[in-house]
Order: sequence, then C-alpha cells, then structure tokens
Amino acid sequence: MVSQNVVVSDVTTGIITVSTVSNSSVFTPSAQKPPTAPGHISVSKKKLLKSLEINGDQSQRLTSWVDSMRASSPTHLKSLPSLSSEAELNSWLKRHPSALDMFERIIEAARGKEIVMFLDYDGTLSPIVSDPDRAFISSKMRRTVKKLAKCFPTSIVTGRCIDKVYSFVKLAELYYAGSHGMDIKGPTKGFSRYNKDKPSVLYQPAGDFLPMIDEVFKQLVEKTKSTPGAKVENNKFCLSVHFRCVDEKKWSELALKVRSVVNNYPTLKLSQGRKVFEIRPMIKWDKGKALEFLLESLGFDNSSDVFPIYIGDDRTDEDAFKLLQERGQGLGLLVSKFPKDTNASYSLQDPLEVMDFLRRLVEWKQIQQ
Ligand SMILES: O=P(O)(O)OC[C@H]1O[C@H](O[C@H]2O[C@H](CO)[C@@H](O)[C@H](O)[C@H]2O)[C@H](O)[C@@H](O)[C@@H]1O
Repeated sequence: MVSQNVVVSDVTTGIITVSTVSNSSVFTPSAQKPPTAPGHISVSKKKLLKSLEINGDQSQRLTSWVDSMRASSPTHLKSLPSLSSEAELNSWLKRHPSALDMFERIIEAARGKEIVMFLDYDGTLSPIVSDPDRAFISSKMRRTVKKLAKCFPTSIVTGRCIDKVYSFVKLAELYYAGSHGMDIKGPTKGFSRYNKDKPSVLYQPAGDFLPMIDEVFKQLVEKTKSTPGAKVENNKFCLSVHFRCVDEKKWSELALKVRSVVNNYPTLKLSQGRKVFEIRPMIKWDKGKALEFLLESLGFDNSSDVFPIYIGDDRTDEDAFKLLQERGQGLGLLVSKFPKDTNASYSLQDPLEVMDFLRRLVEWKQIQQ
C-alpha cells in the first residue's frame, strides 16, 4: 500500500492539515476533507508550504509530538468530569493511594531507618503558573522545608538551574541538584550537619556541554521569537522552550522550529515536560542518577538503613521513582490530580498536600526525638 502526504486547507479556520494517507483513502474532489485522524497536524500555511518535503515518517513523528503536547496538559482533558474518568481515577488511586491516607504505613516502613528527602520544585513545592519566572514558593512552604531539613537531609532536584531555584527557595541548608540533576551542590559551608568538609559544588557531569548549550539557547531564542507566547529558558546545562502561553494552533509549528535547531546537535536530546520542550545533553545522567549520587555523598551508598522519599510531579521524576523501585528502598510519591503512568508508589494531589505530608513527617520526627 502506498502512503502519501495530503494537504488540505480548512476554509473556516484558515488552517492547513497534513495527513499521511494510503492510496485506498485518497480524496475525491467532492470529499475535500481528510478523515479526521486523531492527532492530525495543523500548521500555518506559510510554514507548511516551506516544509512540504515532510515525508511520511516525519509527519507521523510530528503527529505524535503534537499529541503528547496536548497530553502534557491533563487538566483540560478532565475539565468535564465523566463517569469513566471518575472510575479511572478511583482505580488509579487504588494502585497509588494518597500518601496522606497511608502516612502511618509509610512511617512504619521507615522506622529504624534514616529518612532522606528529595523534592522536585515546579508543581511539587510551587504550583504551576503560566510565567516560569513567577513560580514562587509560599512562605509557609519555605518554613516547612526549612523545618524538614532540620530533621532529615533534604535536596531539591529540579530541571531549573540552581541559581534560579535558589532565588525562589532561599534555603542555604539544602542540597540542590539543578539542570535535571546535572549540577549538584551541597549546602553552603557552615550549614551542613552531614558533609562538613565537602566543597559546595559536588558534581557537574555535563560541564563540556556549556558552550553548546549557550549556542543553542541563542538559536532557539532567535528561531522562536516570532511565535507569540513562546519562551526559552536557560537552565545552565539544559534548556526549556515553554509553550504554555502559545496558541494551540501554533504548537506544531513551534515543535518544527525547535526540532530544526536541535536536529543539528546530535549530542543533545529533546523531550517534553509539562507544556515545555526540554533540551539536554545526551549523557547517561538523570534525576535518578542524581539521587543515587546524593545518597552516596551523604554516606548511605551501601546502607540498608536508609529510607529515601522522592516527591515529584513530572516525567523526569520517573527516573528517580524507578531507581527507588529497583533499589527496593524508600518511596516515590507522585504529585498529580489525574491518573498517570508512574513508577511512584503513592500520590499527593498538589503542593498543598505536599506541604501537609512534609509537616506530618516533621511532627512525627519531633515526637521521636
Ligand atoms: O524539575 P522541575 O522542578 O519540575 O522543573 C521542570 C520545568 O519546570 C518549570 O516549568 C514548569 O513550571 C512552570 C512554572 O509553574 C510552568 O510555567 C511550565 O509550563 C512548566 O513546564 C521550568 O520553568 C522549566 O525550566 C523546568 O524544566
């Protein structure tokens, strides 16, 4: 069966649609609309005409990108509750119960072990907001994390660069693993109970990539400046291209622009987070590796007496959940209101529930002392 790209212009919306069809479904003039395949690609006419050499494979890949761009925003999928979504949620919650409901069971599993805390930032300690520069942590949450760090070694593990996340969190007593774990720093001297003699910078496995990341940052800024709402963020060892404020009709066009830059750098990989494209060095390092590195730095490498708890909300946190599962140690807690495929054991709905959970841990620890 022969496949070909078919281009159809929708007169009402002015949108051009590209679909890959087989010869058995080529349109007749009287049937000008293609069958609406799930995740069909829409791009602005001008851009599309320029990129008409798109072959079937590329078109398919773009289709799945746009599908997953939509999926990165589960809230709009669930804005109309239905019986099936409620049943789905209940069955998911049976598999990933609330960590608040399971609190007693969690501390029972941790009894006699040293709890070590790992916290993602966006969507975990601070609510998701449309402007990434204004994702502030509340002062209540800051106070809670401060108390937590007095009870347990505590790290922030984030896709952000350390300087940025530090400007939000402002707690010198924490460990920070920025750039998806590729930039690890210990507490400022004088603040650590655990690692007094270690230098502040602990590990930067992607140091050689800095010039390339800066170069790609400039190119992405240039390439995306004509897309209203797009924002490129320099996270030091990795980059983010935000599309939360971009009109959905422009998403595929933006995806093409980002791809056209990143394709010239085979040592970089492109992935998706919550309404964001993430570009980072293709090295075997992720939040899971960072967690392992931090446990080792804290002296818990071969210890069976450690109970790491990792709380996070997005796909990059899955590497850490998976690692804990493989080690058979501690727990992963996913922050989500909606069912998601996850390697985490338990769930929390939002940063407010995260704060509740952290407070209960602090209270429990204080009673023990
Ligand atoms: O590992 P994280 O701490 O979760 O960082 C992942 C990305 O978080 C930020 O973007 C997300 O939060 C923004 C603020 O709420 C929101 O506007 C955006 O849509 C989310 O994707 C951060 O800006 C990115 O650089 C991180 O990669």
